Amino acid sequence: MQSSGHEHVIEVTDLRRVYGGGFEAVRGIDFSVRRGEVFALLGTNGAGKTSTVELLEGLAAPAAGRVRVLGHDPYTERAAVRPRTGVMLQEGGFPSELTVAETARMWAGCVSGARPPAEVLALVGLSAKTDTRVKQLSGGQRRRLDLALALLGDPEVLFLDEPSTGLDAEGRRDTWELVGALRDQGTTVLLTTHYLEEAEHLADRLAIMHEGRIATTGTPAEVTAAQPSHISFELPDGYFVGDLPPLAGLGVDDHETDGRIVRLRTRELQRAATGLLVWAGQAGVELRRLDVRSASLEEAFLSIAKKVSAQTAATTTNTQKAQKTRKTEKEYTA
Ligand SMILES: Nc1ncnc2c1ncn2[C@@H]1O[C@H](COP(=O)(O)OP(=O)(O)OP(=O)(O)O)[C@@H](O)[C@H]1O
Repeated sequence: MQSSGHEHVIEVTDLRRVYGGGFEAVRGIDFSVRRGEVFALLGTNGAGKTSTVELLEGLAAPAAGRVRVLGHDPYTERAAVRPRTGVMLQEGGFPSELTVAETARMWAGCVSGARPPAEVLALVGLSAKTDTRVKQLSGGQRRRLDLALALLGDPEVLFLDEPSTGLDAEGRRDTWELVGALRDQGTTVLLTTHYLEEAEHLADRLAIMHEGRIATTGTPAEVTAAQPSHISFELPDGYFVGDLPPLAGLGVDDHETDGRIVRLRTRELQRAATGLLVWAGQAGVELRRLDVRSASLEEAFLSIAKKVSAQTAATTTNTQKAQKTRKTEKEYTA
């Protein structure tokens, strides 16, 4: 492993996880995370994010493939990895009768070189709740406590499984700020999330998982680059779509109308928007309800989910056809 800023703190190669009943939840994935990066694992429900993160945390052994965290196997070399990592699980599961301060103190007792509990509680905005019993915390406050405990050991690598699920908008913003500050201090963060804007906001790089595989990976900009941008507006009174400048000439891929509303999809947003605005200016008309939107991660996500569902549907239809053919052959030969 290199010791430069490009050192790979997490390395995953052809990783597979198979559960007891033989179900393969992780089906051969590869990715790496550099020191100081925030890497987001996104995916549909049941895509295999938690199953993957648990392998990185050393909570289970892979069925096949290789995981290295800080150069070690997190499962067989747990003692070397665990003190340098912080883990925020989806379900903290703390004794509900203890107060926040007692929970943090108890946890600090299990962490070598722990930071003062009051310090991490302040970081996550729980200073006012130190004497509150865990069972009296709201869902969002519990997530904050989970995060505080993950920070007690001042980890080099932080695993956050859906860190802002259950948080209100302010709590989510606070968590983003905290994760951003940790990244600035050099902490490597791997997080799973269902909030695409969270990944867009926080992640240096990300991977979108679907059915145990990585469907796409890259920086948020790279992942969205392949997606079209959108422009919509209301046609000026007395004008029709045919009165607009030739759309293909503006780099518009396709368009649809909904009453007077026109929606355009383009991979050349600036050219299309400029062409339309110049036309409107010259015609002396206003493009009411004008909305110009660049491609978002949400679109990339939805298009992957849609593509894979279409493939699944096609496979199912082919299988059904094959079964029907086999049945017909059987009937014929019988
Ligand atoms: N202990 C288990 N035994 C058998 N199958 C499991 C087990 N845990 C998870 N699975 C299955 O593995 C697949 C991946 O689950 P996982 O929890 O990793 O997905 P996820 O991407 O984290 O989903 P979500 O976003 O819904 O939390 C799912 O189909 C799930 O039903």
